[in-house]
Amino acid sequence: MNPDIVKERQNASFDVQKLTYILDGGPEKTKRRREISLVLNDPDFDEEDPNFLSRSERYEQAVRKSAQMILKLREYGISDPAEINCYKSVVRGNFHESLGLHYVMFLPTLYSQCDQEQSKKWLPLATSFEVLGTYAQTELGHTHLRGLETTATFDPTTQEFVLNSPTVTSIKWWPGAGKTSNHAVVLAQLYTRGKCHGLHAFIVQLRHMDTHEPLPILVGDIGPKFGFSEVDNGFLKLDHVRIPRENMLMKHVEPDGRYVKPASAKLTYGTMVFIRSLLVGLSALVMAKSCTIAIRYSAVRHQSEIRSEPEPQILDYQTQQYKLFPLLATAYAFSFVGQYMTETYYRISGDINQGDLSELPELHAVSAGLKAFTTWTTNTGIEVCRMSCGGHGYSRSSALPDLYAEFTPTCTYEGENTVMMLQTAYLVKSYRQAKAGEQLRGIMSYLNDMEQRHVRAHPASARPALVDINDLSDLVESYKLRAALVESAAKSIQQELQKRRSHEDAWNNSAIDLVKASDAHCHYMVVKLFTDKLSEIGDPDINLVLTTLAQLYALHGIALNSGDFLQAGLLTVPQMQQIPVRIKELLCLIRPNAVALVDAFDFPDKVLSSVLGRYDGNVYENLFEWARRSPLNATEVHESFHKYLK
Ligand SMILES: CCCCCCCCCCCCCCCCCCCCC/C=C/C(=O)SCCNC(=O)CCNC(=O)[C@H](O)C(C)(C)COP(=O)(O)OP(=O)(O)OC[C@H]1O[C@@H](n2cnc3c(N)ncnc32)[C@H](O)[C@@H]1OP(=O)(O)O
Ligand SMILES: Cc1cc2nc3c(=O)[nH]c(=O)nc-3n(C[C@H](O)[C@H](O)[C@H](O)COP(=O)(O)OP(=O)(O)OC[C@H]3O[C@@H](n4cnc5c(N)ncnc54)[C@H](O)[C@@H]3O)c2cc1C
Repeated sequence: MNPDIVKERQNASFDVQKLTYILDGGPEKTKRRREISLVLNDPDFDEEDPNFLSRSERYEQAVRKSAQMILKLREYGISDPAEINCYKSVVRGNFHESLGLHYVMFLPTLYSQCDQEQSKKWLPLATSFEVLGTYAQTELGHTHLRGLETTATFDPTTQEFVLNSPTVTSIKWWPGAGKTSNHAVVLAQLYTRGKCHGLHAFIVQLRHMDTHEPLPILVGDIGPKFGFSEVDNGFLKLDHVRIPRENMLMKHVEPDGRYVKPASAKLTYGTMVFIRSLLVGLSALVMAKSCTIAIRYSAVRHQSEIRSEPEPQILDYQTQQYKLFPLLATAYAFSFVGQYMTETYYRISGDINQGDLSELPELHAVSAGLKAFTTWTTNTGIEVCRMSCGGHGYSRSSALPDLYAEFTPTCTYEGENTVMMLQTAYLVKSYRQAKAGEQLRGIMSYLNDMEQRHVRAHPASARPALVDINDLSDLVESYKLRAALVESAAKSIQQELQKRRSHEDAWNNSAIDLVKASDAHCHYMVVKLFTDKLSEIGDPDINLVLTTLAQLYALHGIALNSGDFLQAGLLTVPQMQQIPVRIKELLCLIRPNAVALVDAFDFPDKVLSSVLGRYDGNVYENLFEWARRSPLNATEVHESFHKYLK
């Protein structure tokens, strides 16, 4: 064990194990997660570091691993979805799996959109993996749902739908598992009796069940990408492909071609809402991994000098702490927000299943906004962590390049982040409702008293100082008032309308304000949820260290967005000047606990797959060991010497 890291652990002021229990949701859950993690010792999962493999080899290794996972899950009798998720995230490490889409999109779509008869037919096939599925929605030319071109036209004479991609732009593009899957949920515009009824989901067989040869359908892999090398993101061109009427999910078309309207057309989009909700937790996980790597490495890396003494640990540099500790605070904040998002998703989708759709718009708005907010922050955060590790962060051995490459598309998939932030229509609507005197419920209820507060652009000097920067509840309040930026967005729309612009143009001309408002709303939610969580934590040592992190998270956010807080008159200039001073104090308070705080995330070394983030801190000897395994070192003299240099 590296002596620096041993010392760090001795300095901790709290019980690491107890904090792990809080993150997991209780000691029993930690125990079970650790039991499941023992799968890492299974030799059947021994594999080559994907960084040393070609794309095709990586895909093959991933398919083998996916198949192994299925067999092992059966062998160990793991069937609870949360446990399956835990098991898979351990085995996957920092990479995706080739059957990922089957689990996260195909199966959930079947579960939520099959009627009884369809469930009877498709669920046994899909859960036994005879049917391997993908989710084919995006097209080469469009992602916007109303713009999708693939059609499904009902033919009452044969009781079939005819699926067609009439143009190049309508070719389905991106769905994972282009080579792996034999079925797809295809999203297409439904036509019956000559009328378009919008987007609906259809089950389409793509490949022969025994030979895996494509049916008369053009299907394949779209080629190498920035990351996602384990995943065969695919293309799919359908040329008048016929499927039985029964393959339409939720069966909206009667045998005579009559269309039966669903309770809400938006139920078809449910799988996206599900994944967006999950991505909030994934952001927490990846932020936590990145911080673990960068902070452990910073504790063992010595460089340069502060005084004329032996080189200090780089974690002692104030600038290093300023890079990493706000991200550590973010990892904790997002962990609690992830828990909230999961609970909210299951609560509201439970109501939806019972026929109560009243909270569907809120679920959509919250999951879209938090997905965008947390993935954007994490995406930037991973890169800060990588840079904070200097040159060694650039090596794939650090895992940080892989974490970035695998995570960054979360900002794009399941709804591009700007587009998701623009789903703030809901916020503006809520604001208008509140202004009209309606009492809002839930997370939007803070808009109820906006009108009384009159939070607008005021000269700071004209307003009383509302905020004690050392008081978390005051900080939450100020974030809440800043979220009144939605008022500026609503006003901008109003002004545009007064210029006789159409509603659509008014909306587009106010889009920057809308995205800002959405960002402010999400930021408020995160600060509030983090602070709320503290009241549940009884252990005084843990409460203290998490309160310090929550204060840092809140103050750092204010420092980054000082213009908003000053403009709204929520803080005065002298208070603003106090914030960097307080942030520096908080960095000093967090410093002795930094390693313990990342230890509490409890990532096994094999899951982190990072030489820099090793628990034992023995970085240098293992960097050397890793480099020696590089395929270029397989021979002492590379064949290129003989071919070209000699
Ligand atoms: C230490 C920490 C521990 C933490 C542990 C936690 C661990 C958790 C780990 C979990 C791991 C899970 C891993 C998951 C990741 C796996 C990898 C996944 C692989 C990638 C797969 C990617 C798939 C895809 O990308 S599929 C394609 C996705 N496509 C999109 O998202 C398209 C985006 N566009 C849209 O959604 C729409 O076009 C939209 C919303 C922009 C516009 O909708 P519209 O209907 O076309 O038009 P509009 O008129 O604007 O809207 C009408 C109306 O409807 C409302 N609306 C829209 N959508 C919805 C909805 N979904 N639900 C409800 N309502 C909706 C909209 O607001 C409008 O409302 P009104 O204004 O009131 O009319
Ligand atoms: C790794 C990966 C895996 C994927 N897996 C799947 C899958 O399994 N199944 C599937 O169906 N799809 C999948 N996708 C596709 C993904 O869902 C889309 O890429 C995503 O929805 C974004 O759409 P787009 O690529 O068309 O971007 P575009 O929408 O073209 O975005 C380009 C730019 O235009 C801007 N823009 C677009 N519309 C607006 C607007 N209304 N207002 C303001 N700005 C706008 C965006 O902000 C962005 O800056 C995957 C994508 C990736 C990268």
